[in-house]
Amino acid sequence: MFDRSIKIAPSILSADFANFGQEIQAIEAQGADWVHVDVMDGHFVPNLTFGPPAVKAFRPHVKTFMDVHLMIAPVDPYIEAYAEAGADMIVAHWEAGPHPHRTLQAIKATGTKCGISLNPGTPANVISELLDLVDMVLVMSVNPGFGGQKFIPSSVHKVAQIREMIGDREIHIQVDGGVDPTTVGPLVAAGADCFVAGSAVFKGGSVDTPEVYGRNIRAIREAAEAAQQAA
Ligand SMILES: O=C(CO)[C@H](O)[C@H](O)COP(=O)(O)O
Ligand SMILES: [Fe+2]
Repeated sequence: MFDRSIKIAPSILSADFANFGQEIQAIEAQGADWVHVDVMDGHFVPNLTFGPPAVKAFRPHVKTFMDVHLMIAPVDPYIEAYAEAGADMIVAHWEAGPHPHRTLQAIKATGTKCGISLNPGTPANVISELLDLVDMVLVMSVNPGFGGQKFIPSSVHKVAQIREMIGDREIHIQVDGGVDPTTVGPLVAAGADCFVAGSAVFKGGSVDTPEVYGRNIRAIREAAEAAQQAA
């Protein structure tokens, strides 16, 4: 059955880069629903992160669900490698090339779940012809490339527009960038169900103090669930 419950997906971009295995185990033990992996190429975004071998190394530590956010262009030549590395879901950017439909078909052909992401400057309606192909729409609420940026408030309206476009299709809406207990409520009210949080989950904690991650995850979840009940 389609899971409409609130899902918190910590971004390991904010984890200790010398200790990914333990960091993943810590966030999962402390209540993370998914593990979000940010792949950056130094071209589509001004930062460089994880190639397929790194994702393959994360895989055995992830017991929940690994969503891989590809901020790379071109994206098509690398889809199979990230699927083989063990992604449960691959998300590509609409802005990554002229053929997002082909890109989504290529992701689906690997058998992984598939998502399309929109930058803050990209309007919602560009994905109207793609919705039948996706399991998730990722609304970027910061310009992609770095963790710790300030939430862009117009993302809330975009989430509402996409929820309306989705209708009764079983598609998740994920929001990524600057999500914390103060920004999550309006996003839930607008129709999002999955929340990436990097700095808001990892701040103040470490693998030696994992209870801090637990507190941070609970604070986001409680704010989200309160907004859900109020809706
Ligand atoms: O895709 C991303 C950046 O491009 C990250 O997932 C995002 O920035 C998470 O970090 P934070 O919660 O600190 O904003
Ligand atoms: Fe991300």
